[in-house]
Amino acid sequence: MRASQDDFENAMNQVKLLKKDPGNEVKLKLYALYKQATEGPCNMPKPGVFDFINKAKWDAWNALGSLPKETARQNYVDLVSSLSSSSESSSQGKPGADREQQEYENLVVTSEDGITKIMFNRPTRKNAISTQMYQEIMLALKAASKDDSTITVVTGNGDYYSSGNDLANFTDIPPGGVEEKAKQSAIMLRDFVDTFIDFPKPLIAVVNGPAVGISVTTLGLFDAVYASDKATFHTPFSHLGLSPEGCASYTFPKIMGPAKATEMLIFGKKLTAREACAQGLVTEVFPDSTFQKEVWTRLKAYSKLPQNSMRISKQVIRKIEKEKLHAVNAEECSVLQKRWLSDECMNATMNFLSKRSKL
Ligand SMILES: CCCCC/C=C/CC(=O)SCCNC(=O)CCNC(=O)[C@H](O)C(C)(C)COP(=O)(O)OP(=O)(O)OC[C@H]1O[C@@H](n2cnc3c(N)ncnc32)[C@H](O)[C@@H]1OP(=O)(O)O
Repeated sequence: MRASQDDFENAMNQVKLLKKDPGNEVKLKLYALYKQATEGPCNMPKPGVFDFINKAKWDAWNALGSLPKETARQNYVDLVSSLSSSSESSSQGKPGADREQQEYENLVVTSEDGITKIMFNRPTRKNAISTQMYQEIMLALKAASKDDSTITVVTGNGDYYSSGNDLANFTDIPPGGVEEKAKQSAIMLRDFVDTFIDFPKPLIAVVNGPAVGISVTTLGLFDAVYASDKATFHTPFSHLGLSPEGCASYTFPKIMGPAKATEMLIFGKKLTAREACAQGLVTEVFPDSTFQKEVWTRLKAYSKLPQNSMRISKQVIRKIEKEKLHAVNAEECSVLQKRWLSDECMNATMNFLSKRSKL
């Protein structure tokens, strides 16, 4: 539902009642959205370089380009509402403690030091991604894209980063039958991958252990990937009667060259962390014993870099690819919709679920 004029005015009043100063970055964002919602695209002459405050305001407003007034109004209302709820929860929480933002069944999401951390939390299932977990990851990423953190990190709880799609997802057949299930799954998968393609701030994967299937393919859509030397990278699509998703049919050949991508995506070769790093899928590998300490020290330093600059740099780096990635995603999902109905895929899934096979 779109925000009404009343919602907008209520939000303006709520800003005055915030218990915690939201900081200059957020204040500038609020200012820009307010101006865009009330006056449209930036119409002020550009202030001189030494007029720091007005220049910062002008930059923030001008960065919104031709964003429609209604969208700016909605974004303003959403931003104020996220600030109001976070200022309430932080005033109740312990100072300095990790602030949990929202209850999820399969994730732990916290924000601290300018970093929102989204942790897969189904360790007894090796963080396999259930249908509900796909939805939760999309919600968490959308919330992180609007919160005041500078970077977003995805990681796993336990020994696995994630064992990929929960193969039991395909056992929950709706009244429309398996064709309907395949159709619904393709729609959900497309939305899921689109959320990664469109994610606006630096998105970092902290790969704490083995990664399988969709948890590997989506890494090609992250901005940096740090891995423990215990991590492995496995896309056994042919073994499962499947085909690539997560835009890997495009990103992997681009990252590692078509010959190496073939070994992973068609022959299901499992890579060690060092091999994945040599092939450009992983940014850097750390010994498992010091992994968490080294990675988080580094991420905390990165999170202090100027927020707008990082966002804009990401936009510049990714802009040219976005349309292509959305098209690749649509094509991969449409191919998979048919693959899920194939004997090859159904047999492989049944073999796993009846405990006759493992990777
Ligand atoms: C729905 C729309 C979107 C679709 C998008 C498509 C994506 C494609 C993919 O992601 S393909 C990859 C799919 N993943 C797999 O094939 C992995 C299957 N799992 C395994 O082979 C093994 O479990 C293992 C190698 C990951 C780990 O083996 P290990 O022996 O160390 O541990 P267990 O097998 O005992 O695992 C503990 C319990 O967790 C269950 N489990 C693990 N992974 C999955 C999974 N992906 N799906 C469902 N269940 C999983 C496992 O069965 C154990 O359960 P149990 O304790 O009840 O036996």
